[in-house]
Amino acid sequence: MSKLEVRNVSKWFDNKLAVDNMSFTVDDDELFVLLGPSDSGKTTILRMICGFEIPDEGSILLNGNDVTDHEVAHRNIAVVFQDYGLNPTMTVYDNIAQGLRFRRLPKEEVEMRVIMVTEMLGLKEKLRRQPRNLSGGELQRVAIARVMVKDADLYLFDEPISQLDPGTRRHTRQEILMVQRIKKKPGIYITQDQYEAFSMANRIGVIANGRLQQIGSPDELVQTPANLFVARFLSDPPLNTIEGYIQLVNTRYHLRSECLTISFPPQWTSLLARLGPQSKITMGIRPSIIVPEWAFASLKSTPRVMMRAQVIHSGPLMGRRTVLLRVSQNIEITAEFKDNVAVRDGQIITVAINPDKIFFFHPHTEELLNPTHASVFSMH
Ligand SMILES: Nc1ncnc2c1ncn2[C@@H]1O[C@H](COP(=O)(O)OP(=O)(O)OP(=O)(O)O)[C@@H](O)[C@H]1O
Repeated sequence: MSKLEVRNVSKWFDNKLAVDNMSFTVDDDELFVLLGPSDSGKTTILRMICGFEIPDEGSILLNGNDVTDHEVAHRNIAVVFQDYGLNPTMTVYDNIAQGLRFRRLPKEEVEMRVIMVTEMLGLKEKLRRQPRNLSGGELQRVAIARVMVKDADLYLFDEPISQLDPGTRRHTRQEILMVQRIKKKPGIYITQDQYEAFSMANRIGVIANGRLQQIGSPDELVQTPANLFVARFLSDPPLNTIEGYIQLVNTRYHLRSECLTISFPPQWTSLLARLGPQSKITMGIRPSIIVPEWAFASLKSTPRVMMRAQVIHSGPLMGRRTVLLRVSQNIEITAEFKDNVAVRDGQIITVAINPDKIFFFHPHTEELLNPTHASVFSMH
């Protein structure tokens, strides 16, 4: 059994807090994806797990042993780096075998392992070549083979396929998953690409500004993002954000914005009362929850708020249609209609949104305010 535990780890570079009190665990057989934009601290946390950097605070445990201060060579960890990390003067075979020879494994075992892993990764014909005679995809597979040939306690992948073309990426992703399944050890995979994260992980940790914003399954992150950053980062086309102000009319709370008004059911009352009337709330509206008038039948009896909108521009997107809509003098939003019904620029349409699917964010912390029960508007 192998397990990685990262406990309250922080790291400063000069005055910059690159990793801020980060904690997570990765179990045997699990590929945990760290997903975040550039400069968010992903590589720094990985370098601390490997031993290339020492945390200023917190600890790192591998199989229950505290390895926080251990040298790189004393942690049995295998890493695939973004820049391949191959020796240009060695053949593919020697690059892959190097780590095993370093561990003084018998020659026959080295050969057997190299053959096995290169067969799996489709590299058997390239063993005598040097790295300069390989394509980007092949180089990346050699880097993966070099790591997979080892029996490590933990496997780390630092944006391993970011430099490959989309077709090769898909293929290489499958190979990494296949070998990870065979190894049955914990793995961490770093990426900036949410589609890559979603296609590989059971659990994803979203990271920004050195902080873990949320850990969850792809579904949890999409359905219940912890805050505005996560909702924005995972929305494609981009999340629409509209600001509104809380109003109390008789005993009922409403959120009024320039283009729509939401009347909240009683489940929201205590929360909105705490924030107070006139507090600003940001609404997050994913383009896919905006339904055009010709598809209202699909809403059946779900609750809805309606808006009049003018089509500014529309374009097809793989069987769907993205449409830029003006919904008030100052507000434009993007909708993604599931069907491909043609709309004209300038056309006036009515659209509906199920308020249960709107995200409401705290005015200061930007955390999600929605009650845990996803459908309070429908219950009302
Ligand atoms: N050795 C270092 N010295 C000074 N600052 C550093 C060092 N390593 C990282 N940083 C800073 O720490 C922050 C986090 O960097 P890190 O490389 O961990 O981000 P990242 O999320 O991996 O980014 P990318 O996806 O672009 O590789 C950045 O602002 C970076 O400039």
